[in-house]
Amino acid sequence: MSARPTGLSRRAVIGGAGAGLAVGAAGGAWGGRASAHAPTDRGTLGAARVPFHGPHQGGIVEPAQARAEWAAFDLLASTRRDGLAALLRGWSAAAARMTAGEPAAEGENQVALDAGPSSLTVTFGFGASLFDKVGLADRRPEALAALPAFPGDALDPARSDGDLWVQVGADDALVAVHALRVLARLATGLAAPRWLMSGFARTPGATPHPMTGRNLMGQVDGTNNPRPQDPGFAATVFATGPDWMDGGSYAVLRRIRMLLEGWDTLPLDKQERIIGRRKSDGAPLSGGPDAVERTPVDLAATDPDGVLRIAPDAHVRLAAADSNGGAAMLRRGFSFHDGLLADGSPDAGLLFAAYQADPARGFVPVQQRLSRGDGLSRYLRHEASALFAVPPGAPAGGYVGQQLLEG
Ligand SMILES: C=CC1=C(C)c2cc3[nH]c(cc4nc(cc5[nH]c(cc1n2)c(C)c5CCC(=O)O)C(CCC(=O)O)=C4C)c(C)c3C=C
Ligand SMILES: [Fe+2]
Repeated sequence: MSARPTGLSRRAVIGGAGAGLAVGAAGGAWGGRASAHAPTDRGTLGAARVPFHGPHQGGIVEPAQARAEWAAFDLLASTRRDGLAALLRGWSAAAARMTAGEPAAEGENQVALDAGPSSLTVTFGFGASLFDKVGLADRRPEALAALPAFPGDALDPARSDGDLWVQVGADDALVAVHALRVLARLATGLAAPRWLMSGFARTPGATPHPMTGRNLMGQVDGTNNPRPQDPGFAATVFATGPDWMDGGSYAVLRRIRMLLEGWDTLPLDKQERIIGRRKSDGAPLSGGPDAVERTPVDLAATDPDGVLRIAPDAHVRLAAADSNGGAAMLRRGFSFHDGLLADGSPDAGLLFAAYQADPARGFVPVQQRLSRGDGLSRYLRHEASALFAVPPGAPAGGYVGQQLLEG
């Protein structure tokens, strides 16, 4: 990877400490990077940099990059707490270098040569199974309690859970895959890969102006995400305890296959009714023809016949915080497209990720409601699941998880 100097800080990349960041988190794959990228400025795209060090890990509030790699690892039986600390120290140092656009190490294989860091982020998470293995069972947070089984789950254990999670995101696929390869090599002798998933989102510059991204069903997805300027954003997304998780978050991951062949044959009005928003621009159906994407959702709105404009089983009704005792989360998913299943249908869908201060006040109640009555569920299969504690960011010279392992 080139050591291209860049003057772009996290502030520049995401368009301003306050307002820009807010647009970014709310704007799906595009977000506030618009202020740093002219749509056709490929050089700027590659040069954009997200610092590794800070109060929170990267890859949570930043807009979803064009390419993501998720990998879970299990510790080898021989790895003790000092081995885990060495792994996290090595991972953090390599991630800091790569996110700055520097070669990961001597003997770099140069896969990502010529590109800048391309908004590379690396995020590390700890699964519930990690703590017993390194003698830290008494420091496992209550928020890491196993997720309940949900009606309709069809989970594959081989593609679920894991001791450690690595999320890599970048706006260049070579940069992302290379970074994951570097991290996987550093795990040799300490941890073994358990599963790997690749995802994608819209490439910055692909649309004529910044827009919320779309998923593989064609819907505008990400509109009603919490935004950093919203009151209570930090309380929704970031944990305050235990001590070593102060400033961290909990990531719920679900590999959700879409039954696209059935979905694609549904008439447009049925597709829109199932979500509760217009497909063309994401405007809520409660708002009438003049509504736009950001028009607030009115769950009580009725048509002249007294029929609810947003159907009783519409996805946005059942997922809304108001329908779930205030439960909320920051969604930051990626599409996947992994070839064909045995019956010829696409193995495609959403790598769903939700970040929250506590899954019991975020994902769990919402998914409990969705799995029992959501019209969209008929077109989805939840095939893999994981929950990881994502510790706070590391200070310069430190490593992610240091407070847990050395505190
Ligand atoms: C348990 C949490 C959720 C799962 C699982 C989930 C899956 C899922 N969602 C879509 C498409 C859309 N979701 C939208 C909104 C939305 N979804 C959730 C939660 C889960 N979704 C929430 C909390 C919300 C916001 C609700 C609100 O307050 O209005 C939308 C609308 C646009 C938006 O706001 O993002 C779409 C479209 C798919 C395709 C999917 C599984 C594959
Ligand atoms: Fe949703």
